[in-house]
Amino acid sequence: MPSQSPNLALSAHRIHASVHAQPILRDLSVDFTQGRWTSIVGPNGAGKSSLLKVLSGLWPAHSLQGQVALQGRPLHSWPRRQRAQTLAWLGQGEVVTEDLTVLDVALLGRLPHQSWLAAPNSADHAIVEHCLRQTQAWEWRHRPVAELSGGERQRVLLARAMAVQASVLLMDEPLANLDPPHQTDWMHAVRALVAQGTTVVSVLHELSFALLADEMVVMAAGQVVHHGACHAPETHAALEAVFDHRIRICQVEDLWIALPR
Ligand SMILES: Nc1ncnc2c1ncn2[C@@H]1O[C@H](COP(=O)(O)OP(=O)(O)OP(=O)(O)O)[C@@H](O)[C@H]1O
Repeated sequence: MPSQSPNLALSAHRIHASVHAQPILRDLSVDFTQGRWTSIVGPNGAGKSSLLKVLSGLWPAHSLQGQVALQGRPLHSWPRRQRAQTLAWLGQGEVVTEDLTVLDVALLGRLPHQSWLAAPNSADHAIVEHCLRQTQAWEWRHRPVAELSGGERQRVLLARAMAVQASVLLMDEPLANLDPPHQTDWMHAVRALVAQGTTVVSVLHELSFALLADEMVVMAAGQVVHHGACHAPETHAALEAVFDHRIRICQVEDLWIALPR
């Protein structure tokens, strides 16, 4: 692996990932700088979720080539618990044990910080309360997650991911099922985390939210076709091209938004 800049939170180098010998990611390299929010975008099947799985160490090792490094250290060499404290993950359509309450689920985010079989302490409870309040899920803390709507459940899972207080947070379609006010709340929560130095990487289909990030990774056919600043004209051109020019990127006041063409 080439020498790395000290402020790289996460990097993937020459990744080849496959399923049943079918290539999914092809010679892909990408770096994520500490304390930045990067959105990953691209058409359906481009390999965005696969890349996130590779970055989080969830891709099966037998069908993966290349190296992933977390804070400059190979991901596979991290002790499991330390890695779980440093790198948090919110997957797409995560399955939750239905009889757990909202509070139980959010407290799972504190597991990497607890000793074996120890109950959560008052600090764990305070962190979880803060995160559930941030996603406006605290009021339902005693309800079983089975009772919640898709968007409500997503807000609990977001709180769980934030409760890890990891320095790197990977999220796959975190806005799925969220209504516009809660999408906006999510964006403010991400901005607050990034202001504290957290590195956030999110796969997003909501392009106008993706354009609010610091950087954008544009993917197509298992490769990164562009990585640049969200405000850069080159990034907008890459984004329009990858969606066959069926969208256009426009400026409204100081924001960039994607409109259908
Ligand atoms: N377990 C699997 N078995 C077979 N094919 C898979 C598997 N996982 C991913 N793929 C294929 O790999 C490609 C990339 O999938 P991936 O889910 O990473 O894409 P994506 O960019 O996240 O797509 P979407 O926007 O639709 O969520 C797709 O063609 C998909 O069909």
